Amino acid sequence: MERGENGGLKGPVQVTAIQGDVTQAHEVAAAVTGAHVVIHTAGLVDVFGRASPKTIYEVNVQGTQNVIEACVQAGTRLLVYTSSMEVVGPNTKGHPFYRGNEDTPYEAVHKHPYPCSKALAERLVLEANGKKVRGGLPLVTCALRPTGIYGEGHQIMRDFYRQGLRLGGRLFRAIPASVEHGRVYVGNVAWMHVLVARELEQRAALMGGQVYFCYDRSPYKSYEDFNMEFLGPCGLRLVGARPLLPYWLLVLLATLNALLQWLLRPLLVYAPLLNPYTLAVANTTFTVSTDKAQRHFGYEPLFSWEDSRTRTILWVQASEGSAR
Ligand SMILES: NC(=O)C1=CN([C@@H]2O[C@H](COP(=O)(O)OP(=O)(O)OC[C@H]3O[C@@H](n4cnc5c(N)ncnc54)[C@H](O)[C@@H]3O)[C@@H](O)[C@H]2O)C=CC1
Ligand SMILES: C[C@@H](CO)CCC[C@@H](C)[C@H]1CC[C@H]2[C@@H]3[C@H](O)CC4=CC(=O)CC[C@]4(C)[C@H]3CC[C@]12C
Repeated sequence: MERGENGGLKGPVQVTAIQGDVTQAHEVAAAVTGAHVVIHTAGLVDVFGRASPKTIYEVNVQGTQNVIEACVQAGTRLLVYTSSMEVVGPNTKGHPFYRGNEDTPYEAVHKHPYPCSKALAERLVLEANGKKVRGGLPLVTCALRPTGIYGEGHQIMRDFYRQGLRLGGRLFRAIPASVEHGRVYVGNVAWMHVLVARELEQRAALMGGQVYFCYDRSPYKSYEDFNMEFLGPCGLRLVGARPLLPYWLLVLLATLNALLQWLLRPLLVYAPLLNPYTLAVANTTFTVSTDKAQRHFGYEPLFSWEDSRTRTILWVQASEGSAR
C-alpha cells in the first residue's frame, strides 16, 4: 500500500461487515472486540414522530452506553462519537445561534426526544474520557457535531424533489430567506471522522473529551434556499421571495399535524415533514463558524463547495428516474 495526498494509506482496504443492533450489548461487544478505534455513528434520526421516545432513547442513549461498555471490556482505547448540532440547538425558545463556535454561550434547552437523546449520549461519551479500559489504559473519546448533513442519499432532499415534480416543477417558500442554516457535505463529515480516528491517539491530551462542530465551506442560507442549490439545476423553482403562508398559519398546520399524529397513532403512523418541532428548527437561525477542528487535528474539507454541490446534483438527477 502507498501513501495518498493526505498522508493516508492508499489502495485496497479489506472491510468486514458485522451486522448488529446497538441496543444489544452482546452484539456490540462482538463487533468491538479486536478494534483499535471505534467510530460510533449509528443512531435513530427521527424528528417526525415515526418512532416512540422510548425507542429513540434505547438506540441513541442505551446504544451509546453499550458501545462505551464494549470499548472498556475489549480494551479499545479510542472512541469517536457522531453527535449533532442539535445537542446545542436550536433551543425550545427559538434563540438564534449565529456563526457560533464550540465555546459560544447558548441556552441548550430541549424537549424533543431526538435532541435530548443526542445530548445525553454525547455527555456519556465525554464523561467516559479517561475511564480505564481492560489492560488499565485510559479511554480517549471525542464527539463530532455535524450541522444539517446533505449529499448523496439525503432522503429529505429526495422527498422535496419528488414533491416539486408533483407540483409541476415548483416548491413554495414557507420560511423567510433571512433564517440561515448551517449545512455540511456528507463526504466532509466522513472525512472529519477519519481524521479524528487517525489523530486521537497521538493527540489524546488535546483532543480527549472535546467536542467539534463538523463544518465545511457550504454557504449559509435558509433551509429552502440551500436545497434550491441542488433542486434548481434539476429543474425546480422556489416560488415566492417571501413565505406564501403567514407564520401563524404554519404553526396552526404543524399543530394540526401533531394532533392528527396523536389521534391516528392506534391505527397508523402519520409522520408528515411539518410538525411544531421541525417548523421551529427550520425557522430558527443556526450557523457555525469555527476552526477548532483545523487547529486541533488539521482538518480541511476534502470536498470543495463546488464538488459537494455537483455530486449532490448528480445524485438528485440520478434519482429522477425512480421518482416518476
Ligand atoms: N442527518 C443529519 O442531518 C445529521 C445526522 N447526525 C447523526 O449522524 C448519524 C448518522 O445519521 P444519518 O446518516 O443522517 O441517519 P441514517 O438513518 O441514514 O443512519 C443511521 C444509521 O444507524 C443505523 N441504526 C439505527 N438504529 C440502529 C440500531 N439499533 N443498531 C445499529 N444500527 C442502527 C441505521 O441502520 C443507519 O445505518 C446519527 O448518529 C445522527 O444522529 C448528526 C447531525 C446531523
Ligand atoms: C417547514 C418546511 C417547509 O419547507 C421545511 C421543513 C424542513 C425540516 C424537515 C428540516 C429543517 C431543518 C432540518 C434539521 C436540521 O438540519 C438539523 C438536524 C440535525 C440532526 O441531527 C438530525 C436531522 C435534523 C434534525 C434536520 C431534520 C429535518 C429538518 C427539521
